[in-house]
Amino acid sequence: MAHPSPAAGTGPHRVARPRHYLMCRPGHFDVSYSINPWMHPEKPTATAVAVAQWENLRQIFLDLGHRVDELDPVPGLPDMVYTANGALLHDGTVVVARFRHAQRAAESDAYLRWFAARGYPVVHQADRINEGEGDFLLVGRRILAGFGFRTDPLAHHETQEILGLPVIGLHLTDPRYYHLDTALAVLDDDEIMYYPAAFSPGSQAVLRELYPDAVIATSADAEIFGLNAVSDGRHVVLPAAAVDLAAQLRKRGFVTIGVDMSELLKGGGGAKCCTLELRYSSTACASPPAPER
Ligand SMILES: NC(=[NH2+])NCCC[C@H](N)C(=O)O
Repeated sequence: MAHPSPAAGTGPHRVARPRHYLMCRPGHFDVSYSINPWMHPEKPTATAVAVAQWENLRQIFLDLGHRVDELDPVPGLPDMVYTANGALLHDGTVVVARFRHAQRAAESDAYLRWFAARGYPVVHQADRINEGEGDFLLVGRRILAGFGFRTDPLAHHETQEILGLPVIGLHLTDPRYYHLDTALAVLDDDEIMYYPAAFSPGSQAVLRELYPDAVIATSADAEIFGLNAVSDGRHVVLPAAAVDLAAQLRKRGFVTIGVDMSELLKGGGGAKCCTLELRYSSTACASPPAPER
């Protein structure tokens, strides 16, 4: 599938940092149960379309010079494509998710095995319900953490203890935005974009306090998962239809790359949900994780 050419903006020059992502081909993609308001098992899904959209996303990351490793899909675990939910990493320390719903519970061990087999030095399996980068987003040296639908607020404390970074809890209140990464995206080490109405009044005030210059999404862009975006510090991959967000980003110097993730949206996920960032430093990992192929 062809992907649209990147659209550059005006604004300051942004610098990309090479990234390393973990993705899982949606070879067994289906919507056979419903655990979020986007999932309608009675509606048809097309696995081949999901695979084509996913391959386009993967190719964009490769063309940008990023590394993509793959986790093998497991039959019977159709939500495995959403690798963002599998873990949270910082400096090579891995906190493997513990899923809220029984339908996804078995994914946790698949992630645990993947990380253990590749020599990541410290791998924890969370005690509390913790849906990885679905609800934990690293912004510079601070972690923003969602709660209200999936991740247990006690997992915020657990993660703070393990990673030694401050965790800021944010209360999600609209069931359509059940994971933090559906309502907020990290653009750079100190910049975010988000949809205020997805958060409680207190959490909205916290976000205004911490990020007074954040990009604010319209409800129209939020509803098409415009905030489920992946930034490398310069390029922002987001739904092609999120035109207002893209225009705001270009004004700030970002290069926007529009994608169609409509088939994967039937499971309640977009580009960011399909992308887990593997963060390690040369000092923390004696030998960097072995390349896949
Ligand atoms: N990072 C994300 N928001 N992932 C989307 C997960 C979608 C999946 N069907 C679930 O409800 O768990």
